[in-house]
Amino acid sequence: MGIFDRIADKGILLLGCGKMGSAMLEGWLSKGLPPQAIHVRDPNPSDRLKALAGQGLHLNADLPAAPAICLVAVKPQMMGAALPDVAALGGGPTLVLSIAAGTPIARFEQVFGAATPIVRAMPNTPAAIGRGITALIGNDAAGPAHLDMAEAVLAAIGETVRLEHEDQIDAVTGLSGSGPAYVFHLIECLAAAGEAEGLAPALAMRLAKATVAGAGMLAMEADEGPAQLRANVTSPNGTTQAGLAVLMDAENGLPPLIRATVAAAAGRSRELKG
Ligand SMILES: NC(=O)C1=CN([C@@H]2O[C@H](COP(=O)(O)OP(=O)(O)OC[C@H]3O[C@@H](n4cnc5c(N)ncnc54)[C@H](O)[C@@H]3O)[C@@H](O)[C@H]2O)C=CC1
Ligand SMILES: O=C(O)[C@@H]1CCC=N1
Repeated sequence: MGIFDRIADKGILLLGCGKMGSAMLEGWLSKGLPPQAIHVRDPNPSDRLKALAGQGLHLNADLPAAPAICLVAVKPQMMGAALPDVAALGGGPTLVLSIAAGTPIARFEQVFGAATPIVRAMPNTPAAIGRGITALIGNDAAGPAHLDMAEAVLAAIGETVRLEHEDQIDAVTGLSGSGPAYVFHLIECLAAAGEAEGLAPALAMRLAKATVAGAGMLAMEADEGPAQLRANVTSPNGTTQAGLAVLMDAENGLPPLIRATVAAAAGRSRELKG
């Protein structure tokens, strides 16, 4: 029996179905998981969730006895209110899988017990189009089969990567968890700069989006690394060289700015541990 068949058989409980929860839910449905196997708890269900409830999804219903997975996708600040509702799943076969920023495995062990298999993961919002990347790490009770199961449900929204230490997840959060926001801001900045150089807003935005998307796809697909791809754009004494002299300035350019950006986000992830 495949992992998704087992999940279909035992069911999966999604605690919190906002931006990330709904991206995962759509990923599972597209992989063929039937709505009947999915239990969702969320005090503010979307119209889409209500429609799925009409097709058999269990919405704010009784706690399933022993689902294969309880996926925690509420905000870290909501954990205290949300976890008591599902604490009864601890100590059984259910794998607790959290995508919450900052909230450590130890917090879940307090609620569910240290014998409960727990996996902590950090996805990102390109999950909404199946192009996310999620890093994951398990507790001592999470064996290879639990990690495989966590990876299978997370693979429905993109790539997965396993970590060796839980501490790494703060850096992951600062880089890829929050990273899409940095790239979206880069698009905004490029478009604004194009406007400042005289382009109409719609044209500047179209050029900025296509440039970031195209460069991202090229970086993923090319055999050459980003440094060589950058060199390929840069003609000696040409336009790119003039631009990069500003962008790559060691004191005032992008390197120290990105370093400080990722450090601030990773630092906030460490703070959220409380
Ligand atoms: N948005 C992002 O880029 C990423 C978010 N995360 C993490 O994912 C988690 C969810 O984030 P988002 O989806 O962005 O937040 P969101 O605010 O879109 O969704 C949270 C959902 O939880 C529901 N909720 C509130 N109290 C609840 C309760 N007691 N029981 C059940 N559901 C409850 C809300 O109604 C809402 O639908 C957070 O812990 C966040 O740290 C992780 C990676 C990326
Ligand atoms: O901003 C946050 O706290 C969440 C975690 C990573 C992305 N969004």
